[in-house]
Amino acid sequence: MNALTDDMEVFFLPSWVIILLAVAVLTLVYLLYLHYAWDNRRRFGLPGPAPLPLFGHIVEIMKEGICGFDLNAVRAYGNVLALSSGLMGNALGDVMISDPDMIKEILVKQANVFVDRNINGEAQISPLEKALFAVKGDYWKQMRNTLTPTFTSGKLRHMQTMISKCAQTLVDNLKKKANTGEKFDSQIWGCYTMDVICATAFGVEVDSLNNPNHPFVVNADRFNNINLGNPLVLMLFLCPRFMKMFEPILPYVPGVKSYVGPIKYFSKTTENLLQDRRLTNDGQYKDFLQLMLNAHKLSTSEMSDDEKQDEKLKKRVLTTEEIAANGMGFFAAGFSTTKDTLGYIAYLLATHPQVQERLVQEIDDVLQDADPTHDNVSKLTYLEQVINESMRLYPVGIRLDRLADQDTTVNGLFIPKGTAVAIPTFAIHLHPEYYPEPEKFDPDRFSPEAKAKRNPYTYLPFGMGPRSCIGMRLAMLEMKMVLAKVLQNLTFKTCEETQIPMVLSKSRPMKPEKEIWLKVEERAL
Ligand code: HEM
Repeated sequence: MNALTDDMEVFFLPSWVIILLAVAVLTLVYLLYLHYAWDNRRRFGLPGPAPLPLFGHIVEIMKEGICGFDLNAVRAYGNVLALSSGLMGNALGDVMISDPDMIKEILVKQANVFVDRNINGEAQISPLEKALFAVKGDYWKQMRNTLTPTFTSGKLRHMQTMISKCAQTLVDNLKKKANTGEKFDSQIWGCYTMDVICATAFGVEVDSLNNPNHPFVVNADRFNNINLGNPLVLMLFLCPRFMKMFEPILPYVPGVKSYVGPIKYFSKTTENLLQDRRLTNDGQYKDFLQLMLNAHKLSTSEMSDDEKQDEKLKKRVLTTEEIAANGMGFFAAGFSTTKDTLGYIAYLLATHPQVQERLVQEIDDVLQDADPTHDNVSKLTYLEQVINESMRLYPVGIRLDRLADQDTTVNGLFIPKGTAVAIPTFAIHLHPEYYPEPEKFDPDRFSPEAKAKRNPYTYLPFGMGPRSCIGMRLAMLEMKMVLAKVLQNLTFKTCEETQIPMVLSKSRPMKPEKEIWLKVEERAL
């Protein structure tokens, strides 16, 4: 009997060890179950890259960058595939769709089902949570209705003088560089874009080229240089819920404070400007802030009693917080997008002198030394082709995304409510089926004849449908006016520091690995 007991003790461990082992086994089983449950390949019956337990595709993304990851995924698994984000819920999207007919269905035909972006509305840093980009459902529809009239051709025509002045400052500066042979990097486009956005959105003249230490310039630069190679920043970027949770301490966290600080700075500045306008409004301003403020005023003092009863009008009111959010939102959505696109266009022109020559010829023929304006730049068709082809190769909005607000079926694929759909713009733009020799810069891909032969849903730099970029016309006007003005005077050239071919960064989405350096030469007139 004793011998038997001794033998059993060899096999039986102390009870605390047994409990620990049981907990470990149960945890493992639970994690395996989660891994199984979270694997969207099984859920949707679609092919896709194998996710890591808990971490989904995060390691591949850190290695290849989001652009590289999307490109490889589409090449390996085709036009409709499943993604799994593990612990991060659906941050990377549940399904990724690059089939043009399905994209049309999602962005346009079923736009009412796919209204929202895949951002958790209440989980973003204040006040951006109330900006058009982030808001959801009916709230978004009403806000978009209110803001759409601020971007009409008529309103933009009012802004052309401000834009022209900013373009002239840039040209004067570039002329000096041409005379001294000084090289410049793409930050110069940031100065122009900054001046335009400050003037058109806030009515503030910054002249960032000559005032590089202006707080607007310093904060914009910080905001524009988010380092997604920093795992903390990447986590906050992919899981905005954590941002909300830790918002009070974020300004003190190294690496993250450079992202949060500028948001706070711009929202405070917008609020202060609004305050001043309310006190001294004499109708002199024609900027977005004023246009939003007018919509705001309409709801209160200028409304008749009947109007005050109208639910629709009441809902169109923008609160001070919403105006501040959208002032900051226009800045966030319109600054680095336009700046980076201009940087890529200048690089492509410098590295393709025959395209630049043809463009200069068009500008000379059509404008005949006239100053670029809202109306005459619309006649520069080759310029539009050059911009379009540049945005095909370097779409700064690398992906579009939508959430399904209800169960639906898209071209035979059942998409349950809550599914996050990712549309990989960058990978679509480099798809050889739509764009043969996709890496080649060829603006003739956007001639009217070539465009007519292509499915329009293979080109998405500004998105598509009711939730597409509200600032598209402003961005195009801003880019056309400055490029026409620069090329009336100067020619872009490469220099020793120009990286050819350009390599894209893996840690900063759609940014060059090395800064783009160029020089300019004055045209012999
Ligand atoms: C070259 C410059 C620009 C590019 C490439 C660009 C690209 C985009 C893209 C891809 C989207 C998402 C569209 C979608 O989901 O279907 C977007 C949305 C948006 N953009 Fe732009 N954008 C640019 C300039 C601007 C400017 C100058 C402004 C404002 C002043 C602006 C304001 C916005 C806003 C507010 C949204 C959100 C619209 C909504 O949710 O209703 N963008 N942009």
